[in-house]
Amino acid sequence: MKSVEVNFDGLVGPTHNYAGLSYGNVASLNNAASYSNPKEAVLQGLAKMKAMHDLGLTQGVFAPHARPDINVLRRLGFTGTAEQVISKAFKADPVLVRACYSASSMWTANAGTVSPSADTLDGKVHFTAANLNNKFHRSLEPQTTTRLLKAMFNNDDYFSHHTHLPDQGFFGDEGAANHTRLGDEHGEQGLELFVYGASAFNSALPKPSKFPARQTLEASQAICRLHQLKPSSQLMIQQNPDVIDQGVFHNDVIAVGNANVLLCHQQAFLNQSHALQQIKNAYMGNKTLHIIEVPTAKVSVQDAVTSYLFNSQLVSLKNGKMLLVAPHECKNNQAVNSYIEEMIMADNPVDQVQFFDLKQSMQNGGGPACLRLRVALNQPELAAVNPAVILNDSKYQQLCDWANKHYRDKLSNDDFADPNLLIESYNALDELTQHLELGAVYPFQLEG
Ligand SMILES: N=C(N)NCCC[C@H](NC(=O)CCC(=O)O)C(=O)O
Repeated sequence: MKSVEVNFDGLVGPTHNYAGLSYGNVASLNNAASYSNPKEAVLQGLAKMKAMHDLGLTQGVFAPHARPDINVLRRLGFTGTAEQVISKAFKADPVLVRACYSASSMWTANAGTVSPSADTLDGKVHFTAANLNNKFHRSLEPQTTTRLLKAMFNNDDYFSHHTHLPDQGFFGDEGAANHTRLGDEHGEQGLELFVYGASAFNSALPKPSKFPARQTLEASQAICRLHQLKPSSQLMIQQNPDVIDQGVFHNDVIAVGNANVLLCHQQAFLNQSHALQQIKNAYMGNKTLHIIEVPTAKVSVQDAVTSYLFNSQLVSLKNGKMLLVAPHECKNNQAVNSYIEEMIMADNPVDQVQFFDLKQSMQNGGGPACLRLRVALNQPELAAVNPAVILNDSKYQQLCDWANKHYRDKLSNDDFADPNLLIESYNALDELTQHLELGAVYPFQLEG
């Protein structure tokens, strides 16, 4: 049966800002003092979505979360009306307020893990929202993510939704950023590669010493159980702890897979040659598996982290070719740009590159692949997806108009004390749920 991979890109929310919240994510820390441009950010993301649609790919839209999260501020002891809560909290702790305003749900590679029906024993597509418990601002995401996923994939015959894993570091789960799938075709049974940063229970396994490992082995194992993954469809690989300490906070900052291609840095995995052999042995396709291992001598780990080469998307085009969807930063880095040119000429399926300006997201450590959640679907499953979240030319125009109407083009620290920002943000999102036909998904809609 013909299957497609749909990329559901996170629409950047109206309160996108740089608050320096993600210890271990170099860009987030480096840009903490910068002001942001939410309008530019959302339009940059939409331009990438439109380009994918224009290439003939099926492109989805994943709505942002309601920010600020007033409920968590109340839970932390701030009282009164929403305006009073913001005002008191801002006086007490501006960084806390900015965390509650974070638009981090834009990085939908962290929204959850998805297992296509070809890999699961019950033949359903399984979804588990990531608990993202390693960072406070991201730990606010899983409930709304689950509601959004249910509003997008609302059919029990095809889709199975699970509660996020326990909110605790032992089960730290960052979703598809540490998960990739290899196979000849999207519709055939594939090999799901789970890349964990550390084990919570097995102290014999190495850990990074400086920055946190956000994904645990135990979390990935739990996802396999929940998703009823066929044993031959699952493989656990440990990320190289040394590169986590150099700013590779998710595996998708050092490796990306698509169909029969795995593009990874030479230092991506622990005991790399053994890890790659395990992958080759477990690969179940008939085509040749191309492992493109980028040597440190050509692209250093630092270049990988600053350019986000491995956070490019690899997409299979209708004409059978494979495209690298890379951020502009790759073009501007001489070593990386030369490597891309060499890779495209070499004997492997990747034969094109397109660069995108995603600077607003990149400055928080989010490249092209961070912005999308991949869902492989067969035709009946695709037909069961909420059609209002699939991009077409008029939806693109509608969303650009919506963003131009509601978004500010500059946010700096003091703006977060302004109660109008809350009102503007909620109004924009309320309208968006109508454009995307999501029903009531946000706490401010559910609580009245
Ligand atoms: N690699 C993937 N898949 N996703 C990138 C996520 C970036 C995000 N940045 C932030 O949350 C920064 C927010 C701030 O500092 O304001 C994070 O660290 O979780």
